[in-house]
Amino acid sequence: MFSFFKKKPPAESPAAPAPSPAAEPAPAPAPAAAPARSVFSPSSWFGSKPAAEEAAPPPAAPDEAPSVAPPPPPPAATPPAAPAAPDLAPVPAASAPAPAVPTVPPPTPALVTEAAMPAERKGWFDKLKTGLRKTGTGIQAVFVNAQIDEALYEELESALLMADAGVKATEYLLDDLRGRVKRQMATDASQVKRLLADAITDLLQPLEKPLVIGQFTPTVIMVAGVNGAGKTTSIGKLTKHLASEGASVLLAAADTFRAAAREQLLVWADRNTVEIVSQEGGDPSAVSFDAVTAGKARGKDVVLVDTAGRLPTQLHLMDELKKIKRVVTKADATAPHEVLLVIDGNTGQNALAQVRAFDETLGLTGLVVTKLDGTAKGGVLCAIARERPVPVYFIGVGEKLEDLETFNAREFALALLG
Ligand SMILES: Nc1nc2c(ncn2[C@@H]2O[C@H](COP(=O)(O)OP(=O)(O)OP(=O)(O)O)[C@@H](O)[C@H]2O)c(=O)[nH]1
Repeated sequence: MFSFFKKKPPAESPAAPAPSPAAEPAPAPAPAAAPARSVFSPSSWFGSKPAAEEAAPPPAAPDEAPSVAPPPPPPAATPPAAPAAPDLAPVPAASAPAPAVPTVPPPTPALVTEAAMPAERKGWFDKLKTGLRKTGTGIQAVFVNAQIDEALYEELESALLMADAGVKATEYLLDDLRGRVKRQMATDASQVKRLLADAITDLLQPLEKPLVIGQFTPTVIMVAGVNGAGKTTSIGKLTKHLASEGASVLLAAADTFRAAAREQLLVWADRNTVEIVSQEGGDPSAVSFDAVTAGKARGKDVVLVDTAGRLPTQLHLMDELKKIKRVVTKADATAPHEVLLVIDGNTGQNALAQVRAFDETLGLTGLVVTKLDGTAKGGVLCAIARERPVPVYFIGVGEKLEDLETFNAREFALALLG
């Protein structure tokens, strides 16, 4: 099993849960400098967490009694056996810029083929290929029994537009492809198809970024999106992965409008025996504040804040999101550390509009793209890469737990082209 997250140890490893904010100079969320480490690292990001920290009893929690019993004693504190994976080398205590934790290079861009893919990604890759079939079919068809001529480029243009890659990304990809075909002196369509996979890989590469956990205690992750995009489900899946890797998670049910959303989150909390702060009909900002305060007091690794679905055109609700973010910062001056937007891949170009709008309102640090299964519009990732390149942390191709995975540009391009 490979790791879902990247663990970056805090500069100091306090024995008791201590709020690190003051010591951390990093002012804004999304430290762009976060070392991008390969998603292929098989080590558990939680492997190097000091056991003492886990043992500390949760101090008196502020007001909001969690609706779920506190988690059982953590599973025999971190198998120390996992010899602190090389990419988890402790960051020097000083605030000097982390001397690039040796980054495991991403799977050598452009040249990794399906055959050379790491074994632990194979299962996921097959699922991704199936999920992207509808998006990819039209593009793949262009290369069947084709000559390399103007007609091929025209058909490819239509196919990319149909896949919702958008005009800008489509033009960019076609130009790039023409150049590659010329340079490589490609003579048959299958070669051109491979070159297109390379072009798409390069276009999507900047979106690849691992979610880093452990730099702050807790890492506060705020999750937003339109109604039904898959926020609560994705939070549930992330919670499960985090909890199974030994991280302590606290959920904040800041969707106080929809009782069903709160209940859904309660189920996820219950299943994973993590704590949750929720309040029926309460103020979402207050719930978020309480959750972050409790997360700090109890030394949680992660606080995940689920917010109510809203359209970017509902300005008062967008203002409410801004308020939640402000109030979270009051509870922890360094938070939120991540502001994620969950978008439904089915919505194609509309998803791009959502990225723009939410980014302007909140300053996004990452995306989760759900429902890429069964959609013909998965090309929207190309549009995002070209027009609003917010990193894509995870993509989803189904409702099951294992249907959400880290995003990898090369995998995506290869899966798209079959
Ligand atoms: N096919 C498919 N369905 C998904 C995926 N992710 C989520 N869903 C489904 O999408 C539906 C909506 O998911 P929710 O998590 O409730 O969405 P939400 O954004 O929290 O919804 P609101 O709280 O109403 O804003 C559920 O039926 C999920 O099972 C995915 O990757 N693929």
